[in-house]
Amino acid sequence: MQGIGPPLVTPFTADGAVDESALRDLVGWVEARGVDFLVPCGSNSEAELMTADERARVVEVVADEASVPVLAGTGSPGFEETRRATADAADAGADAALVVTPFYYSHDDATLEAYYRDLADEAEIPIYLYSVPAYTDVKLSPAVVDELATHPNVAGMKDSSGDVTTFVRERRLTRDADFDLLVGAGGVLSHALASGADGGVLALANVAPEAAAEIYEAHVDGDADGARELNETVVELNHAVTAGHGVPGLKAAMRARGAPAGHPRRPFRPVSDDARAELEALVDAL
Ligand SMILES: O=C(O)C(=O)C[C@H](O)C(=O)O
Repeated sequence: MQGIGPPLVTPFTADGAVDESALRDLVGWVEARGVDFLVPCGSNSEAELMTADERARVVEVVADEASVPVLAGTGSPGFEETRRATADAADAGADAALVVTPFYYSHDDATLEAYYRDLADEAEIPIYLYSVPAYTDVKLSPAVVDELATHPNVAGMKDSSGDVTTFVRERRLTRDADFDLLVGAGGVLSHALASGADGGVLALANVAPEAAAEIYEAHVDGDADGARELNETVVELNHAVTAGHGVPGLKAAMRARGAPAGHPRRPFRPVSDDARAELEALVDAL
């Protein structure tokens, strides 16, 4: 997985059902705007608010509709649920599985390494590690990443810590492995690319896929200053749709662009009128 991949939002109807028609339309909407791969059931997909059957169906619909590779989110706090979701994703046609660090209970490095090693040993599709401390309170250590990077079925990692130092340490340790290192923080995309990232899984790429793709292309073309300047133009929008207003804000911003984002699912609530006005102004400035 290289380039830009949105953790694709899951459109829900006003009464909270998965809107499969809107999901299919959304695949086309982001693909037409330059994304390189898709990540159904990522964090911004509200995967934790869906049942296992709903997640499997979402992956199936996206894999059926997509014309780019699919990296399906399959992680849960427990090994059995993750094992089953990863098998379901493989059956549904996903190209690889993005597995969030086990959370809820705390685990030491040896336990985290064994968890991923056991999963990678039996998974039918390649595994990507996923470190997102803001949601899980779990930081995957560079030492564990280093141990797992040489496993033949561990294909990469998404680092959503937003910590550039950790990112640089991970890149140094995995540079000689066949290992895709993806950044999960749109505010530092150009910096991560300059530090050796192979791409990004970005909430921002749901609402501004063109901008994220342009940053990546500027990097590929060797225009580091251009990538940095482009990144600065979307840093406030990125903040607003992540730390600022979360998934409800992301979907409101997407709707402001005419994207079939649908509604957030409970317990999320729609953004306030003031927040919507703020988001619409940021979208208008794109
Ligand atoms: O939603 C996800 O999954 C992400 O990786 C989002 C990413 O962490 C970001 O903040 O854009």
